[in-house]
Amino acid sequence: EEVHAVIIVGAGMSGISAANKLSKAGIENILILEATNRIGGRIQKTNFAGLSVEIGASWVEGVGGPRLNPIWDMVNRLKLTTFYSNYDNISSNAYKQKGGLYEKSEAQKAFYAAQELSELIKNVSKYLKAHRQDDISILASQRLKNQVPSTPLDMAIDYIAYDYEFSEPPRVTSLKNSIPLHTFSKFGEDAYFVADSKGYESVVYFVAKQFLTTNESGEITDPRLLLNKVVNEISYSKNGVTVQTEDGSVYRAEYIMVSASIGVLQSGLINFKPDLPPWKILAMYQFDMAVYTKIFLKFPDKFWPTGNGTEFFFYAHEKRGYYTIWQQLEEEYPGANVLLVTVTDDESRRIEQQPDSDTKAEIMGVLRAMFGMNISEATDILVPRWWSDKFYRGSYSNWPIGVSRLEYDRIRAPVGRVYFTGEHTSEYFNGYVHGAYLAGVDSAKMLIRCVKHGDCCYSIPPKGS
Ligand SMILES: Cc1cc2nc3c(=O)[nH]c(=O)nc-3n(C[C@H](O)[C@H](O)[C@H](O)COP(=O)(O)OP(=O)(O)OC[C@H]3O[C@@H](n4cnc5c(N)ncnc54)[C@H](O)[C@@H]3O)c2cc1C
Repeated sequence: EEVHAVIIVGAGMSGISAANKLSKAGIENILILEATNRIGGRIQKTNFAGLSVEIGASWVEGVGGPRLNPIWDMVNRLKLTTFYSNYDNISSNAYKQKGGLYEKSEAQKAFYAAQELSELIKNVSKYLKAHRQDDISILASQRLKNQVPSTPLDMAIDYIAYDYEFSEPPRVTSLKNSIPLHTFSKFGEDAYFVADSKGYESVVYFVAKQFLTTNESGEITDPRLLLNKVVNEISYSKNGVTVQTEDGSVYRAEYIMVSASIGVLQSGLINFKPDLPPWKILAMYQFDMAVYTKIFLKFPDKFWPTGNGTEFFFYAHEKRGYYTIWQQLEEEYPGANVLLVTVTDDESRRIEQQPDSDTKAEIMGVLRAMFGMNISEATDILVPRWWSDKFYRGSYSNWPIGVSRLEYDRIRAPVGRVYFTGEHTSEYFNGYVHGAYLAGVDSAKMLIRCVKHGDCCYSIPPKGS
């Protein structure tokens, strides 16, 4: 019976990136087991009313800074069509709960105040780090400055600054580990929206095709990638690893690398034998899997403003995060009359549990408030359900208050022959596509050190470092 050098669980960006790195280091006897019928994981395009839209990651975030984001490099090599996301004019597009735009000066004033507050809390974060103080939440730091956003307008602006990025509210998100964000300070502040029929997932294929064989039409035919293989048990000992999949197959290997999301790890879909040690379980359960939902809508005509400076608009409701942030996709899909509205966290979970017709009715209510009673009804709606999907259980990880770097490093640390990767293990970029890619490289390096040099110790930096 074949014993593979390494089994990789999951063929998202991190699993494929790890496998590529291992192959390049000469560890080629690998086997990738992927639960779904495709590679790409949370980078996924789908057909919506005849258009190719991204239901998972859309943006290359972190562009234009001191270091080149490796994903931006791939996107450019692949010549994927991207659109610079310009939020500069968003204060002109602020809609009141009952309708009508806020006065530009009023909205601008609120944005300036929010910007000032964000600078203040950056300093709080710096101070806490410099003085090795305990972490606090973003909300606590706002309270420290006596400036908690509470009007619908201020809450909407706050939502755009934090929830729209982290998918959890400032009450939950760690200040020290999220502000400033490494993605922006290392790779740059710019973000580009991918809208290309080839799909953002092309970046995963780009990496996969560096080591997996393909046929003449470019399809991956390599027997080392098995799709529709749901891993449900991993038995490990000091001698090796045995993996069972839902269809009853059994695979053996020297080592295993698990790339399933932190949400999947928390869900118990994969049974570890013996149980993972308490330090590992605790670290895994303390981290958060956040939910971010991109709802696409198509209309028979356009009733919203288009042209320069109109791409992003927002709705300020007394209920924080109630269909707050909108994007009109006229540039991306000319003439298609498509809007994208994003919800997160509790709203995402609520919406996932109700029929799409209810969601559509709520959204039409919001649009009528913004644009009047005579607007046309949406003909199509797409509501992705990442949280309900047992292979994801959310959209990406968010660093909650109370998790130290020491505990975070434990999420990535191997347990004997079981290695871990995934965006949630990325040293500095958890939550992002580039985080998944770089985490794959880093976890593979760790395993290569062990396999090739017998250096299998993983040292966790001391507490407080
Ligand atoms: C809605 C949404 C919006 C996002 N927006 C952005 C964005 O704009 N920019 C950005 O940079 N990032 C964004 N992200 C985050 C980004 O997509 C992820 O960080 C990244 O794709 C994660 O890659 P991964 O390899 O860590 O995990 P995954 O892509 O989840 O890969 C893990 C793989 O493991 C498989 N798997 C799970 N369980 C099993 C099992 N038991 N057996 C076998 N296989 C299993 C899964 O099917 C999956 O293919 C977004 C994500 C979502 C969902």
